[in-house]
Amino acid sequence: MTLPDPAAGPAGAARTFQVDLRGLVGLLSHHLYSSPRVYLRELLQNAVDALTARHGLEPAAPAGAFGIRLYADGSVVRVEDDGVGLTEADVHTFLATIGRSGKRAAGIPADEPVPGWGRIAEQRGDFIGQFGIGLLSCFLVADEIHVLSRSARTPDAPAVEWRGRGDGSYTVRTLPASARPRPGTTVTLTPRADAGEWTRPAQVHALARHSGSLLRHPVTFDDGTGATGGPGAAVNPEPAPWTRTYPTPGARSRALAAYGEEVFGFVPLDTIELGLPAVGLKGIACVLPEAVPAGRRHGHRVHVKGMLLSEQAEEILPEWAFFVRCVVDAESLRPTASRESLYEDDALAAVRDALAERLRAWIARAAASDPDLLGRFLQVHHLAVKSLAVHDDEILRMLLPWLPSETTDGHTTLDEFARTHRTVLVTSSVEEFRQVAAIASAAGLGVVNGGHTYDRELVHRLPEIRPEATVADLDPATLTAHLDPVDRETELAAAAYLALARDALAVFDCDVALRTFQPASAPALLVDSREARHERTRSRLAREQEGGLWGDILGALRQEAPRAQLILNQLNPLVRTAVAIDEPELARTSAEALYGQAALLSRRPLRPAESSLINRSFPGLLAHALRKDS
Ligand SMILES: Nc1ncnc2c1ncn2[C@@H]1O[C@H](COP(=O)(O)OP(=O)(O)OP(=O)(O)O)[C@@H](O)[C@H]1O
Repeated sequence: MTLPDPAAGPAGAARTFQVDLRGLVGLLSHHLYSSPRVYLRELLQNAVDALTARHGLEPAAPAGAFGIRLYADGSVVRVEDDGVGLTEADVHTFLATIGRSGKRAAGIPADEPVPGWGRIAEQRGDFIGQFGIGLLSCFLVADEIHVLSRSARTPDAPAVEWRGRGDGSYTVRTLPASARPRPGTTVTLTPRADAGEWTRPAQVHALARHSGSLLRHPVTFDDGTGATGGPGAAVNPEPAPWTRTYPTPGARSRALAAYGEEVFGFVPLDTIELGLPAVGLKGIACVLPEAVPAGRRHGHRVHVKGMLLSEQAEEILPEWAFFVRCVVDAESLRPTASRESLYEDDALAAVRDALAERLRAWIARAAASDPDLLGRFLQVHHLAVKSLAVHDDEILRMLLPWLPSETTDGHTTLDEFARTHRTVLVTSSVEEFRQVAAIASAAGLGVVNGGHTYDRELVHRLPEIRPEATVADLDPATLTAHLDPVDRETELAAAAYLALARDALAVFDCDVALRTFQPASAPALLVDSREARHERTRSRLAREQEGGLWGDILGALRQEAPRAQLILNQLNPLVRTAVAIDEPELARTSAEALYGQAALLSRRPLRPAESSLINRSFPGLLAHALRKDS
């Protein structure tokens, strides 16, 4: 933390920026880090990097030879490592210069050795830190950072003590080697009173477990009383579950599922093992046991070199993978400065693609050899899978035989449906499907309800997979155009009734026609669409507001609104009786009741005028029937 000398130089001379360290720490705490708790993660991460560098220096040292020891007794927090350590020169260069990192030293060419940290070109990918600001996070909980270090690179160098303060001042002094007999670094914080929440022993232990449970170096915690398992209790007693060996594949998958449950709090529907040797990534994807809204992205847990980097990393999987949550540990993914998400670069894009590939392979394997698992999966996640299949040929090809849809043959798979219906018709809304389903199926036509999310798009992709299938959109107007007209005589006989009915239904902009169609049990079909209804409402408002501002605007928007159509079925006995009624009032009421029933059948929300029509017409018919009987 070098504070430049503010002494005035000669006029026009170049000066150096001054840094207000308090302002900088405030900036970090409010805008970079999500909470003061990150200080422990930063200290742990520095210790991990120092151990990595030490192993680089002494490659023959056994894996667990160097470790990290945490101590917190309520009055101090200490993090001690057997890492590469620092010389006095390192302290000035790296500890005391904000933005300077021993792992990415400014001004040092990439292939030059950085003191104590090896050749950057060879090792940069080995370290988690790179920005040279992480240590500042300690000022979120303490006013002073005390560092005692001894370099492993220069064993005969003295121990060095550095004290950095939040006001930007620091001191450095060398101490005899006996002050720190072994190489490594000890960072000690004396927490401020207002930081007790983050520095009490139980919290330090919990924070260390949270971010360090998968670290590959031995990490211990001591609270000075033995309450947390005595001095030297391991923070990471078990290696990551995917690195362990198990007696049987069953035992392995049970252990992975148990870990998934421990981490995410749900029993996974299945656990998918992930492994990408190119970036040293291993982990699991847990399939959610319950459906989630399409498009909702989940945070995944990403560790880098064992260190928990983020619990909310969305970027690691593509958007369509919202049916899983992952926990992975990678060697060389780059964290952002806040350390809470991943740096979006080519490597991350490649990881995302490769992980997506693993998920696809899992689906393919389930489709090929575990129909029971696939059935359970689709029952919960068919929507997610459909969203995936719309853009992904391979998934579409693989899962087409399994994807359920609502059709005129009931709930069936598209594949099955395409086998029985050479031409597959699809509606664009649920409402339209309800209007046409009965008539279309009575006429032997196969219709898929395309109103559910993704279904219409999927049906249209069907011929790519089943070239023998043809797909066409079906709207009610097309269907009614193909209904059989009645003969002239019948039409004439019904003319008076139809005129009355048109008059009664004029308020709904509804025309009335007589046709013959199957099933004979259906008295009437109400052909209408939401767009047409909106258009009619707009026209009506424009008429009402004529001359005013809104009237002009609505008038300008006006289009030719298709009218609704009530098509009465001449084959239906009730309709046959109705058209012969010679009592005008009763004929009117019967037409209203037929309209009301057809509107109810379409299951769309009724407009207030329609509800009052139903409330009027049905009791009217009832009263008439009772009068007749008495
Ligand atoms: N425990 C440690 N052992 C050895 N050197 C350390 C240790 N802690 C910090 N340093 C040195 O101090 C430098 C600054 O540390 P700091 O945590 O501020 O940044 P960084 O880890 O380099 O990058 P980042 O901001 O991404 O964390 C490090 O690059 C390293 O050279």
